[in-house]
Amino acid sequence: MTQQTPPQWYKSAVFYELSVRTFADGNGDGKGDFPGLTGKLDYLRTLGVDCLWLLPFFPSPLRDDGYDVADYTNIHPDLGTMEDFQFFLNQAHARGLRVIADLVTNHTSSEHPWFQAARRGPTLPDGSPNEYHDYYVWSDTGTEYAGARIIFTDTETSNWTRDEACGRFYWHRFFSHQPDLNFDNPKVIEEILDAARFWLNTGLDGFRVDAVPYLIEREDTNCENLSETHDILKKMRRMVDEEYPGRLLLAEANQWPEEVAEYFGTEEDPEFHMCFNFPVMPRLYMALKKEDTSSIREIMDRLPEIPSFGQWATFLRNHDELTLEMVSDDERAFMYAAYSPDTRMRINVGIRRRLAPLLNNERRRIELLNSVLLALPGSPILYYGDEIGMGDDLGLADRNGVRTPMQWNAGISGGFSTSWPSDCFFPPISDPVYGYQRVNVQSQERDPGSLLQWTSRQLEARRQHPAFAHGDLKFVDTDNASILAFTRSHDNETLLIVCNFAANAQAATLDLGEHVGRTPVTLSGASPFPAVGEGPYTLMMGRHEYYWFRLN
Ligand SMILES: OC[C@H]1O[C@H](O[C@H]2O[C@H](CO)[C@@H](O)[C@H](O)[C@H]2O)[C@H](O)[C@@H](O)[C@@H]1O
Ligand SMILES: [Ca+2]
Repeated sequence: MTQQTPPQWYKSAVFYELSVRTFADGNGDGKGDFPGLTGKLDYLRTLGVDCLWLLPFFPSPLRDDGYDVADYTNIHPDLGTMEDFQFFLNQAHARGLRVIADLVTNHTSSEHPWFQAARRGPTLPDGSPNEYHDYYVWSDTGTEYAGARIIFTDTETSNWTRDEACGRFYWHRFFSHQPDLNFDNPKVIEEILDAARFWLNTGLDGFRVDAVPYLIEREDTNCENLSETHDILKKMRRMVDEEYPGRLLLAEANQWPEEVAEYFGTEEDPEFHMCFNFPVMPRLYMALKKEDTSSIREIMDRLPEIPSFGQWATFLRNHDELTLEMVSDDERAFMYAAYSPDTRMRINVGIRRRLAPLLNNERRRIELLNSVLLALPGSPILYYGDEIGMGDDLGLADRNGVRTPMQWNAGISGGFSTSWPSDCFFPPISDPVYGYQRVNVQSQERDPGSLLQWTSRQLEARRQHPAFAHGDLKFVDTDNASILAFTRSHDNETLLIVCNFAANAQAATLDLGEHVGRTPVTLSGASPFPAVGEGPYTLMMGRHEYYWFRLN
């Protein structure tokens, strides 16, 4: 498939993030698997997404939902075999769907054979050097790199843990069972590049590369975004461009605009094709609660120019908490108060809830944020289940409450598995509001007014208008901070997007001086609005209403 593929396919793609383990169970053991996922490819095609992002599916003790990798070049036995994976990938490609996977570069599981070998110390009993010891970052005192923050603040008190077998401390930016790899060791870089090659050889379309800012540590720094880290990532990009042209690298760098933009590299020395736009995400929610969109505009204006091959990845929710790392202390306090009334909803530096519950299960709010997500510059990434308005389970530990089984129908275990709910990997949600009996794919497929069908129609509208994927962004001045208005222009087309973030009807005047004489026509229904004249353009908008116009 990648042979005939336009090299920048990712710029017009809509992505869909899912966990094989909780999407569909093909053999009835209560755990999702590749055969189950293969059976759902037609659903995904009909929904209208273009590329699947699979959460880690490798052998793992699953103490961090698979981000603790114990073998980079195999499939977790619960999820199927390599043959199942290859069949799935071929079937996805046959339907025009691309597939990317997580590449967890920064660390391994402590159960990885490399770490088990490393624990034997720098020297083996026969006096020879233990090459695996140097695969990880060690210290005799555990006092180095004191400038590095702790990321999993709820569970970890230090980035160093003493290994009793070895008698030395090892470095970890995440859980203590996730020792950081030593990227100052060229062998480690080669191991990770070889793991990437292994999957790219299957025809995989690329990677979402996990936790990229933390590869290298240096004294007297915060050990994030170091130039040596960028050098390694550029090497990865060169390997991909030379050996697998057309495949994608997407960076997970949860950083401020100036730092995250560095992960694109330059035209001459490229790094990632795509980077998540972490800074804009919490501001979409904040704008909704404050009924003030100025922070969205400010942060978008703060994004540096990116190279011509680059594309942002936008998202509302993912498998982690709604991270509040990229906001000020005051904004974080506001977000916690606004969106996590129950302290069980808080974890680390964020909020562990799904999209629908965050938005009070209000359809107009859900549509509004999705309409902004699909219209802002970047390729949108939908999180599985959000297209039907799934809820979360606060009773599950860590971030697992937002990782419950996909709800396919009202049958046993929501159609996820033929197993009894209590035998499923996580129990399917069954409460009266968000339970599978009420919220499921099958019923929404039969309901033309459902969120599922609305989402599918929006994706189709987006596909029909390349300005969404490729257009320049220009904010339109308004006299009402609740109204976010912007244009996206590409070739001969200009789209005008207007969104009311207030919970009441609003009037706004827009400065459309650049477009005098043109007529806004709605994309859905093709209704013409009054032509733009010389003076301000007045619009009345219902609560949480949005318009997608084409300026004719
Ligand atoms: O592999 C460790 C973790 O890596 C990713 O973490 C990211 O999520 C954190 C919040 O859960 C975030 O604060 C951090 O900046 C990110 O790197 C991955 O998405 C996690 O699931 C994983 O635990
Ligand atoms: Ca199974």
